[in-house]
Amino acid sequence: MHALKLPHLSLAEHLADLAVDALLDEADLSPKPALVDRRGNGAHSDLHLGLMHASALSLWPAFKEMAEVAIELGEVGLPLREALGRLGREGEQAMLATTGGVNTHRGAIWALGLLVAAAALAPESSTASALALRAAKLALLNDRYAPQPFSHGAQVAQRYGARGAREEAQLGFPSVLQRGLPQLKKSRLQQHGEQNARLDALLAIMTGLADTCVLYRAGPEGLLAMQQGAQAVLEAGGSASLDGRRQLNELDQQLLALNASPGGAADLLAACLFIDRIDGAS
Ligand SMILES: CC(C)(COP(=O)(O)OP(=O)(O)OC[C@H]1O[C@@H](n2cnc3c(N)ncnc32)[C@H](O)[C@@H]1O)[C@@H](O)C(=O)NCCC(=O)NCCS
Ligand SMILES: Nc1ncnc2c1ncn2[C@@H]1O[C@H](COP(=O)(O)OP(=O)(O)OP(=O)(O)O)[C@@H](O)[C@H]1O
Repeated sequence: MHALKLPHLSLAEHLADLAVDALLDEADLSPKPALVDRRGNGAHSDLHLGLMHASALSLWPAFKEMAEVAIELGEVGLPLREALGRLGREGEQAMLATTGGVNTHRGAIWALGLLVAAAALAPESSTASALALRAAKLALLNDRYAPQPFSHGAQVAQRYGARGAREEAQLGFPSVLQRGLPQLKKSRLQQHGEQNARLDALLAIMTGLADTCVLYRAGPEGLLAMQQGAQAVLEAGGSASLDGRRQLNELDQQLLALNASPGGAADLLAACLFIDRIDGAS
């Protein structure tokens, strides 16, 4: 696991770097349908790229501390789960202080926090599936101190039965392991460039995800438009092909018209890039 052994950085610092890098790469990736990117704000009136960058950087200490506590406690269990919950909530406060109260990375703190801890627990065992399994075990434990806010996700769970970010983690990130990562590797092999491979990975994640951001903003109609539109881009040859680009542009327009921003899929792309870097280095 040479990528996890850098002489001048502790393991925790290195993992925090990788998590923040994944968030910066996700934000910069363009053109993403209806999401903040280098072109603009997508379906978000309160977000912009500079804010996404500042938010990502503000999370570095939280990720580092999550890795440190995982190393210190050394095993999956309630003490680690509850320590991560506390650090995750502190990370959210740092994010909100940086953005002036805007939610830029809530789902990403959750997904990447679990994965950072999973990587720190056993750096010698960091294949994608080993990481996802440890993260899932952590996500299945019940944090007794977690507040029960009436979040968008909670409202969508009540209305449509979609359990969103929590369930995705508890199942071991199936959208990443079964869709995002395989597509990332497949598109890389076609040698159409890393940015296109990442866009294709995002689209693959979107094809099957119950994204509670989309459900909250645009209901089941928006979710179907996201899933089918993403599938259409991939079937047309992906984002590197002319036909695929046309379909991608159409998907962007359609999701913008529905105000349907796939924020959950974006968070999972960041998780996918993080896992890819660690798995690729082992
Ligand atoms: C589990 C979380 C995400 C709360 O989920 P909930 O659905 O109630 O909230 P909310 O709608 O505000 O946020 C959901 C976030 O998940 C993302 N998301 C949406 N759908 C999905 C999905 N299907 N899969 C993955 N992520 C998704 C969105 O981008 C959004 O940012 C999390 O914020 C939480 O419980 N935090 C408590 C602190 C904690 O325990 N942290 C642990 C750090 S390891
Ligand atoms: N590039 C990106 N652009 C926009 N959202 C992103 C991006 N990357 C990740 N996200 C995720 O999408 C979520 C934003 O979704 P959403 O707009 O539903 O948030 P909200 O603040 O809870 O809702 P609302 O904006 O409707 O009040 C963020 O929490 C973040 O985790």
